[in-house]
Amino acid sequence: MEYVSTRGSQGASIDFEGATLAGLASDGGLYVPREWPRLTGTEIAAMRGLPYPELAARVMEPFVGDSLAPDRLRALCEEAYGRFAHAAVTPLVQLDERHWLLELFHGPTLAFKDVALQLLGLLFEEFLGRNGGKLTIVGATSGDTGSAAIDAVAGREGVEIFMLHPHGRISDVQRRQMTSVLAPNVHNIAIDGSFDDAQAFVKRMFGDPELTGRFHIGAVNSINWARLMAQVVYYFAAALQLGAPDRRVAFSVPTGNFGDVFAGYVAHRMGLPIEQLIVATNVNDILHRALSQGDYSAAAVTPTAAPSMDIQVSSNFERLLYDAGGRNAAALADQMRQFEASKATRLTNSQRESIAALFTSARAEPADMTAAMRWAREACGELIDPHSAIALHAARASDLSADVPIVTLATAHPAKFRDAVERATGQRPSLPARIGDLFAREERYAELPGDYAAVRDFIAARATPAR
Ligand SMILES: Cc1ncc(COP(=O)(O)O)c(C=O)c1O
Ligand SMILES: N[C@@H](CCOP(=O)(O)O)C(=O)O
Repeated sequence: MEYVSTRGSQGASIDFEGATLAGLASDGGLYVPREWPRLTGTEIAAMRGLPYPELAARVMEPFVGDSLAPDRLRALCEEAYGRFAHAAVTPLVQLDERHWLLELFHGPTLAFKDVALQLLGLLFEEFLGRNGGKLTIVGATSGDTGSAAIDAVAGREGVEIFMLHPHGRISDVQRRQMTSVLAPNVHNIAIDGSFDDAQAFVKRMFGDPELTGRFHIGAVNSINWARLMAQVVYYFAAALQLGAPDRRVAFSVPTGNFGDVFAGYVAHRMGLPIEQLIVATNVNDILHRALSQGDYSAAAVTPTAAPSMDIQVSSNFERLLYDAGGRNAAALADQMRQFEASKATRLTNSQRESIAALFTSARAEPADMTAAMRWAREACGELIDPHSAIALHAARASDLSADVPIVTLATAHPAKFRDAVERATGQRPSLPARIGDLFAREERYAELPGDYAAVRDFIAARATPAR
């Protein structure tokens, strides 16, 4: 499989191993497969009932291509998903006649990020083992990617990680899950700013010769294609259980950086019969405005009880705009330059039409989120986290025909957001045993101003040169 950059006017391509280790393309674009692999209905039907690691290997094989032998990919999937606390890895729970919850939080750090990052940690080790050298990972987190990435690479040979989070804007559990990992290859940085600021710094580092000249910079955010690839699998897992490919299924996805829902789009492009993808946002609703009105313009970020979705500049939307615009890299590069300069652009009519064929969107107010948490608790006996509640609200507000099952992606364990869950439901979720002592652990992190040079210099002074 060949990968091209969304902004790559020369059409140069690299393979899966290259895309995984590069993270972001040098022209600032994101890597996408040159074409979407297609599965037939018979091939999809043959995946019914497979154990999750086997399903994962089958779905990902076309994307991995020659970079890994099929048996090796299977072995890595076994290892990655063997660390999950549920035998089904991503179990599907029925809420009522038409609503289902896809629980994506049974991994080591209790959020959906583990599904991809447990595998990505192993892929880094595999590929670096072939080539030697050191990978310096730079990442930005609004709370969940950070701990999942740190768990996946802490103590691993050949990799070090610098993770930026917005100071004071993530939950205490989220922060401690990162800052209490004291392995020498882990560096946490709290910056004075928003997640968007942190993500902009990270993207800038990939084009900064002060760093790229000395270090091999890598990515764990969903700008890295391998992250999305691994997330495609659970759309297949859920839809197959509900009758795919003979029955169409809809998904409601709590959305921030557009990675999770883009993985659903990839599943659809591969041939999984998805009726609709519902993009659910909180009041930081740039994606809702873009999808409903064509207005992709960033406003100031409002802190909410769903902090992981307090995002305005949504990395993976670029991948969708690229595909929806007919894969015209030069036009997309202009559109993204305009957005980067003015924080605003409009979708073209053809982008809007193409996107509307599969996607819809909804914005949840704080009261909607609370009501959804209460309904899940009182009507279905399920405690859900604020992010999942936003998507459940959108699912329940959907006007889809009643015979289409709607799967809400439950992206985080309620214990990560205990205060918000308790405020909404009166019940305080307890920390799972594996992090039961979290509040007794020592924390370590640096505090830096929201200044690119300060962050870059901090990293340059501590990172290990590529060779
Ligand atoms: C718990 C949770 N839900 C939803 C999201 C949004 O997912 P995405 O950024 O892939 O749109 C995030 C952050 O990414 C998250 O941490
Ligand atoms: N919500 C995320 C933000 C980063 O998203 P990513 O999927 O691009 O890594 C977080 O929890 O950090």
